[in-house]
Amino acid sequence: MNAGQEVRYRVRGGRRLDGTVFIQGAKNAVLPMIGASLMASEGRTVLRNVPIIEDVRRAVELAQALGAKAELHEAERTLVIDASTLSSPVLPAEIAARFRGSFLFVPALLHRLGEAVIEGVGGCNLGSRNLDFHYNGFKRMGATVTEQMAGDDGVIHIKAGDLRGGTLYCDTPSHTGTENLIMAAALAHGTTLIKNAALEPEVLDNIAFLQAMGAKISGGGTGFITVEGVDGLRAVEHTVMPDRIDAGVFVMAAAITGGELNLVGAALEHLGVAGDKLEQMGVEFHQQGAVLHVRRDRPLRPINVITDEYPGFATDLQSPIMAVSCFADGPSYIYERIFDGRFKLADELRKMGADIEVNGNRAKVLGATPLRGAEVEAHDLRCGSALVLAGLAAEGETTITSAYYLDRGHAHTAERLSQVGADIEREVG
Ligand SMILES: CC(=O)N[C@H]1[C@@H](OP(=O)(O)OP(=O)(O)OC[C@H]2O[C@@H](n3ccc(=O)[nH]c3=O)[C@H](O)[C@@H]2O)O[C@H](CO)[C@@H](O)[C@@H]1O
Ligand SMILES: C=C(OP(=O)(O)O)C(=O)O
Repeated sequence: MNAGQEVRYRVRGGRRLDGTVFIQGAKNAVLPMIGASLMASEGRTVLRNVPIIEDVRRAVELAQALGAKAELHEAERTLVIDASTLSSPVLPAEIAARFRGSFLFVPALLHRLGEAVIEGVGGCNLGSRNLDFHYNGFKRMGATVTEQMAGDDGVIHIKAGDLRGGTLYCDTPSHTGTENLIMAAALAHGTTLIKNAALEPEVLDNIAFLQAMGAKISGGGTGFITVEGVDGLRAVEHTVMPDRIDAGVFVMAAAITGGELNLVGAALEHLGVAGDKLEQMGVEFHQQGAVLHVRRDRPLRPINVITDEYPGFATDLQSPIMAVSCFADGPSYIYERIFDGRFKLADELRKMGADIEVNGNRAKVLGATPLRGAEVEAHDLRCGSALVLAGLAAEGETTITSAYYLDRGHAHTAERLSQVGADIEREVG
């Protein structure tokens, strides 16, 4: 998918979804694993259950730009990486600025090449998204961080020297911040303690991957992580955990259409508070081993949502639940605590007839309003998935533009939804 190509989804609403959906591997688990695999100076890493999403394609391009050999076998959902040839410390803007996960390549560059040059970091534009916890942590481990201007853009140089362990912290439990500090500590001299570490399941999956590589990490899931530095890490094989946000969106697809779905690979416990809130709205869950059965056949009740770090209500499911709330019988209240720029969705839903009041980081959604199809724009990835959900339940045709964002994080969206009865297609160009 080339930069500049327009991606659109067309959805004709009103169909009840019924059937089986395969939940993809987790975007936010595979991206740090690709970064971690670059720390192995010999051998070939094999990652399985890799989601075939645009962020993974960008990560593969970025690994190749750094000199690694990376082959994505899309049909097999398998990625093979040989990082023995890693040679460039430069994260070039034209690739790195297209996804947030690019910053997860920094620890490998510091350990393998002694420096990282960051021309750009991307990801969804969700308001302020600082990286100070990462930079401060690298500095406390002995790195120097400097910024130079190149035209209008700043280029960040991080020089590692010999990284050494120490006591680090995140002011808030940052997801990628925790992953980057763990990776920086894994090959540093001595022991590192990371306080206020993130608890997300993807962070734990990444710890399991690093442990298999030979890293000495304890305390995952407690908020206090200890890492004893080792001399080297080996290339291993690992199966990426299922994507809880992808699962949450398909739960909501069943909820918004009054449907019934079997979600293969989804785990209710990974949804945290989002699962409880959806139950309160009227969704029924039955975890049947590794398949989550979900159904909604009663009117949707309104809901209060406060986003929080795991196991709180995931900010990445906040936009999707705003779309579902439009169909609930009464006012729903949403308080977004993690990102300050996630309510552009409200303007798009209003184009479809939604009644939403926004006040700073709080929104009131007055349901139930019948939505009608319109041309709407995906301002970010989760705005895109929310608009697909709205389109599934709206009357008439919804066209979602700028849908590259949706493809950043969800694989085969149109195919998977069509297989369970949705009327949806993807167009490029
Ligand atoms: C690739 C990846 O895994 N992306 C996920 C990750 O993003 P990401 O890791 O970028 O999100 P963080 O957990 O770091 O951000 C949480 C909050 O901390 C703030 N902050 C973070 C780092 C920092 O150095 N300084 C700082 O102030 C951010 O501005 C934000 O308000 O977690 C988010 C929150 O669950 C998810 O929405 C993203 O899908
Ligand atoms: C914000 C998101 O991702 P990223 O951090 O990769 O931009 C997201 O997945 O919604």
